[in-house]
Amino acid sequence: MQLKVQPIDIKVGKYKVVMNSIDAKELGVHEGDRVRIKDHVTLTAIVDFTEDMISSGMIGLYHEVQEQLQREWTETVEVEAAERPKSSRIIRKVMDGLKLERDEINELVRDIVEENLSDIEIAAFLTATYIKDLSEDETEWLTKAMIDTGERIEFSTSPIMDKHSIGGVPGNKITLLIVPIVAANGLLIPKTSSRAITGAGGTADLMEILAPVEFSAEQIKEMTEKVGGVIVWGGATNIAPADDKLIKVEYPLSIDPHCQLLASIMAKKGAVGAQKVVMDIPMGAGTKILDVKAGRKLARDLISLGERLGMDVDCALTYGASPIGRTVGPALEVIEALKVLETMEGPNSLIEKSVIIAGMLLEMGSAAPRGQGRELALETLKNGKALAKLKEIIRIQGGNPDITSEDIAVGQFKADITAPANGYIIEFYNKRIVQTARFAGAPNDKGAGVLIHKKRGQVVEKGQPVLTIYAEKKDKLKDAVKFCREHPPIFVEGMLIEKVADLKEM
Ligand SMILES: O=P(O)(O)OC[C@H]1O[C@H](OP(=O)(O)O)[C@H](O)[C@@H]1O
Ligand SMILES: O=c1cc[nH]c(=O)[nH]1
Repeated sequence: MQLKVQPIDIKVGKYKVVMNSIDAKELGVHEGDRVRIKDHVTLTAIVDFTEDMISSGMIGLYHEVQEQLQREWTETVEVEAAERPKSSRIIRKVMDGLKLERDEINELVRDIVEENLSDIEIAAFLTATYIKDLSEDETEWLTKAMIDTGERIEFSTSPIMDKHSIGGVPGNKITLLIVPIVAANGLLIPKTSSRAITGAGGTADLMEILAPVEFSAEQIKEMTEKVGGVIVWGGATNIAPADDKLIKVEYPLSIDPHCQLLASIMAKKGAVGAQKVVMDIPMGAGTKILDVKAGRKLARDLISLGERLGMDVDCALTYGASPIGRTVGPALEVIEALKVLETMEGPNSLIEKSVIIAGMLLEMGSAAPRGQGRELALETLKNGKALAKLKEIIRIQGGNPDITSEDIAVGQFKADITAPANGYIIEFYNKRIVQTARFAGAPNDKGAGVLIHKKRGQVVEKGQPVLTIYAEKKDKLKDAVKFCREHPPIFVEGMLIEKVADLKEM
């Protein structure tokens, strides 16, 4: 079928076209199917339908398709129905609980990177692995395929240090402290982070407030060699490019399947040439890891995958049943982290966790004798060397090194959530805190989030503020307050959980 081209200058992150439903019907394609566009270049794209945006006889080409055609199409292009990529059958195999061969995993990852799969197909793959995990071999192949489909950094010196958190605990801003502590002690740490996956602010979302986070692999190498460390967004580089494409689909589902978590983290470490790595595994109610047994199993899996990739991995099982520090959401978290660096004032949960993990890295990298890493990390915070190093990192990434915690703006709309009764806080629901911050606009609205005044175990009086919600938009603040009222994030002893009078209502 010959169709007249209508360019649509919108980036959708995939090869996509829009067809009028009359033409699509005639061609025999359904929404989400593929068509082959033939001009001086041939490419396959996923089809969306419209009744009115594109008239019959025309085809809308989104930005990526136009780029692929080098913006040099003739007035019309030849359009024909195309078969599904082989990897959609591979996904079906995963859904049926069957084992994959290495070649199949390579093909699947290649198709993810080349944008040949729709979000529905990627979601099906992720959901299938969430329900039934991939085997150890499959996870290793997935990780290696993710590394091999992107760029790699090779440093000429060693050791190359790295850390990563599996996430799942709100307010986990520790990377902003750990990277400068480690780099200030002469070690190299090229830290790539993802954006939020299940949370309200990933490390990349936080760092972006202080400096740009989008760099090429070459730039990451150069900056790390100059100042010892960086904190950048892995999704912007061509490092393990499949990772961010998978994370984008995980985010709305709020899932982080075990094998995918392993591959996502270890591919990022492998691709930057990390040799000695500490993994933070937050554990407890409301996190990704509910108990010590599951935490130890994940630690074993990370260590064993590390061995398969030639990496020395140590794991820290950390307390995650309550947020780290007292802030959740990008700007609030950056303020809290900077205050610790500037004055050493701040919550113990943040300082202690950061110096323990930084200390483990200092010992692994032989910058501190065994057993003395924590002390050296604490000293590096106290004597201002960590702050000075963070400023160097901010400067080299193109931010303003003179920025202070006072300069960072939070959302102008705010509301307090107060204690519903007198007593001790006996429950603090991580997931509801994250949801509240997300309703308020985090992580995209950097100033949105939650400031926590009272944590588990503390005494409150009825009417006393327990949380303050911040938002950049009034409507979002309303949504967050409504969510918080309907799903209280704290529980005070003696409170009624639910009244049940009629079995039919249950
Ligand atoms: O959104 P959830 O699932 O909580 O976790 C995702 C966060 O955890 C990791 O932290 P880091 O890069 O080690 O600091 C990721 O990179 C990301 O920032
Ligand atoms: O980077 C990360 C962190 C947690 N989980 C992932 O899948 N990737």
